[in-house]
Amino acid sequence: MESPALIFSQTPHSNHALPSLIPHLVPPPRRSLHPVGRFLSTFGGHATRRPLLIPSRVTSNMASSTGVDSYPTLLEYVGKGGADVGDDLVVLLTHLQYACKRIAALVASPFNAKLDQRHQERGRAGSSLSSERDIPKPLDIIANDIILTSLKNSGKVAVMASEEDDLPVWISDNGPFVIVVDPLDGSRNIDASIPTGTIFGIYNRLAELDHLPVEEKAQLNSLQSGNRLVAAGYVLYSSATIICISFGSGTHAFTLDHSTGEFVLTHPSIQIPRRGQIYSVNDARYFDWPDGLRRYIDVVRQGKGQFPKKYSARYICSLVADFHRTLIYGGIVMNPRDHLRIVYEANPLSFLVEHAGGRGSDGKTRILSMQPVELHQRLPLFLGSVDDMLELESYDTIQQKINPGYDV
Ligand SMILES: O=P(O)(O)OC[C@H]1O[C@](O)(COP(=O)(O)O)[C@@H](O)[C@@H]1O
Repeated sequence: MESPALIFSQTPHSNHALPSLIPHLVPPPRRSLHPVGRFLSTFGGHATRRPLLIPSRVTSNMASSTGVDSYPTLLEYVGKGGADVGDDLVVLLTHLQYACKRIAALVASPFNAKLDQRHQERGRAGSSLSSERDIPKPLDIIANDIILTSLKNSGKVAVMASEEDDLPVWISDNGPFVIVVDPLDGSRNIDASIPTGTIFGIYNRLAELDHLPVEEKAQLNSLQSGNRLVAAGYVLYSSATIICISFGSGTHAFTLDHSTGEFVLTHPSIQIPRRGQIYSVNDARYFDWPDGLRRYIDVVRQGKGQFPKKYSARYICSLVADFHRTLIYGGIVMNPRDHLRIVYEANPLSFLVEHAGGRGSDGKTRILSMQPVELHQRLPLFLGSVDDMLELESYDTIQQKINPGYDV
């Protein structure tokens, strides 16, 4: 029987019934300020504009156990004495953050080059994929396995949909959560030690679908609209390993302290500046761009936009790194062609940027209000400071329709 919580619609793109008009999550109540929160709020530099909202339970527990100058760890932050996100989610995060520590060690390993060489030779010999760019790197596959194993061990996940897999993997009938993940974004630059990242989104399992066949409920659970996210985050593997996460009330970043092996809260309540002075895009594609996008970039780099300063360009070509910098310094990170995926990349990052006071769109529509119809559906993606985003979107034609596929 159809649940009253869901209204199903058939779309021309899919044979599956899709849940739509799903109610927004109610954010958890705001917490009171604590003096340690005010102290920590200075640590995030100019990215942190708001005082930290840490419940005093967290900081008083820390004071007694680890000393007043300690920062809360991720697990202290989410646990009962802290933000109290619920036992199931704490268990899940315990496993997920462990997986990401393993991936951090993996991407920094001196033995990756050999692994990669052997894999490329095998890939070239047996692959039907059109370009070398499309061959998954061994580290993508290993990262995917690490995450899947952790999620299985957590006992808290019903289904995992990964950017690396064609279909979602059903893990357990009783798992309360659904995870969507891009295990290792940016890996194609990894031989040059460019930063990479893991992106994830967490939804509740839709109990209304429990009666459906496994493949169908796996698919539909994974196709939830971004406005139903319970939490989302990314892990940046760079000069520091940073997990940035939101549970729907602020966006917070925790940095891996290698001396203790713990992620500690370093960037509480991140607020993206309303306006930045940086745009981030692969501008070798300039001649494939539509007129509106060309004009916008031409205008802001001459300092003739709404903000009368010349903008700078920054583009690492690794989404998590480009996004993280944008969150901290402001501006826009964009990929105007249908390349990035709504489920694995656009939704989680839009959730994070919105909870940091920014905006995420496909150039026309707010990402989180969209209903994905296919797991690997791609779209143009624009994320960033509110004022920059509104100015860019006022140019109208900013989505790149010519998308020939590129070799590098
Ligand atoms: O080639 P483009 O359009 O600059 O795309 C670069 C983007 O592609 C990504 O590498 C992801 O693409 P893949 O999933 O194919 O690796 C992002 O990290 C990066 O932002």
